[in-house]
Amino acid sequence: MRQREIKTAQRKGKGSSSAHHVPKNWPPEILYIRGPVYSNRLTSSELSYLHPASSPKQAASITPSTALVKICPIASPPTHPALHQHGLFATRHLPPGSLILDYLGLYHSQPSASDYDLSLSRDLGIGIDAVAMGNEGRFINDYRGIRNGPNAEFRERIVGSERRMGVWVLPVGKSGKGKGIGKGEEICVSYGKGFWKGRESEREVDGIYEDVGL
Ligand SMILES: C[S@@+](CC[C@H](N)C(=O)[O-])C[C@H]1O[C@@H](n2cnc3c(N)ncnc32)[C@H](O)[C@@H]1O
Repeated sequence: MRQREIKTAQRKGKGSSSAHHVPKNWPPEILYIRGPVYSNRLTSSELSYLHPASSPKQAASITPSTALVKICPIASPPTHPALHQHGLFATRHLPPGSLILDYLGLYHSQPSASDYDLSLSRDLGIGIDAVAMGNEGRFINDYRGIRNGPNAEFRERIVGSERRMGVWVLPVGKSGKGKGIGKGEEICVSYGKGFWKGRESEREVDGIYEDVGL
């Protein structure tokens, strides 16, 4: 099923190809996409939720630029919980409350155990899974073990008639204390306690107790 969706995304020009620029350190086995890809199993009511009627007030006038971020392998400090994986870093100072990029992937409503599946609607069970296709957003780590608190957050936005999940710098007043994200700083969100609790119980069922790095 996912293979067919990847092929469809490639045909529609949303996927990577040698003619398109793919960011540095992008894994070759993952499809790089520039817009949402919709699972062909989504129902018409789920699709209507994902395409709300646009209104001039709602329509986002800001287009994020992927030049704001870079994907980096994590080689230090040795205590970094995602050591030897990748993370997403700011290439310049990002002001408080500003949009960084959208989290892209496959919009779906199937159960998923993917580590790259971000919930868009809990009520409808719709998620954005970036395990097989996505953009730089899939490299954003959870702040735990990296810094005292998150410096970014996921927040929905409407782009034209598309419902998307934006990644925003924490605004003034939240735990970022209004400073924004400095050049070279790792961009971290909170995945929520549920993400880590879920993984904890999976390991207990397997009878395996690993390090924090999953
Ligand atoms: C959405 S991915 C983030 C990108 C990932 N580091 C990579 O290189 O593909 C989520 C996975 O990253 C790792 N991760 C992210 N934040 C972490 C943290 N604070 N502590 C431990 N592992 C983390 C876990 O393996 C998690 O399942």
